[in-house]
Amino acid sequence: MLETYPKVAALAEAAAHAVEACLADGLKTRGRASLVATGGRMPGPVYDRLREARIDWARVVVTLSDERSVEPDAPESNARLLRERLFVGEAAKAHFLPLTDYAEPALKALAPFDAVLLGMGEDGHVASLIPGSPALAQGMDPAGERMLLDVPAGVGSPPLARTSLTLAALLQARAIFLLISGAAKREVLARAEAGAELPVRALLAQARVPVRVLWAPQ
Ligand SMILES: O=C1O[C@H](COP(=O)(O)O)[C@@H](O)[C@H](O)[C@H]1O
Repeated sequence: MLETYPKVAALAEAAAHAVEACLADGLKTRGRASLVATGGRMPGPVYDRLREARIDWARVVVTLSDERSVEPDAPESNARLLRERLFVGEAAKAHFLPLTDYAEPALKALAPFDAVLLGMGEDGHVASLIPGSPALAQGMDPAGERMLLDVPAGVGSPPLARTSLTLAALLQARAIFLLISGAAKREVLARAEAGAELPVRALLAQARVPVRVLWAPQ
């Protein structure tokens, strides 16, 4: 299941190409497309490439796997990452659905998502489904009805309050791409594959949605 790339640049190229194909398929088949983007350090180079995709961005809706509770211009803001790296040029025509308290009905209407991009922390978290959080059990219910989860401050890096898509929401997807770099995260992934009860395991152990795991050493 693990796809190994020599460098993050090659991984980003492959991921951008694959997501573009998912969006193009959504546009062709359903007349609209949706992307769950993500934050952290990995996806920036993917967005740099994806924004060059020759698709009708005006019919694409982009939302986030999770957001930190910070001002929109704060360096920790995942929306800021999208503004700076994805919504540039033609891709600025895409519609952005921020993870506000009011996003739940719009997310339900948007699902299933054509593509979901995720990173993974060294604690095995995906989106903001973070080990040690009092909200984790609620967020990890695969049959849960809620798309959005409030995650109180105190866990994660940075340990800010967050809003996350739930596991049930993430699994309402046609394709999931998990982007990982470095030896430490590869080790975490191996532990999850071997049965460790980490949030990322819920993606690896299910068969409902195809998951591609893309890894590069750095
Ligand atoms: O806090 C977060 O972390 C994960 C992983 O980020 P990374 O910097 O360790 O690659 C990210 O996917 C998530 O969106 C973000 O809010």
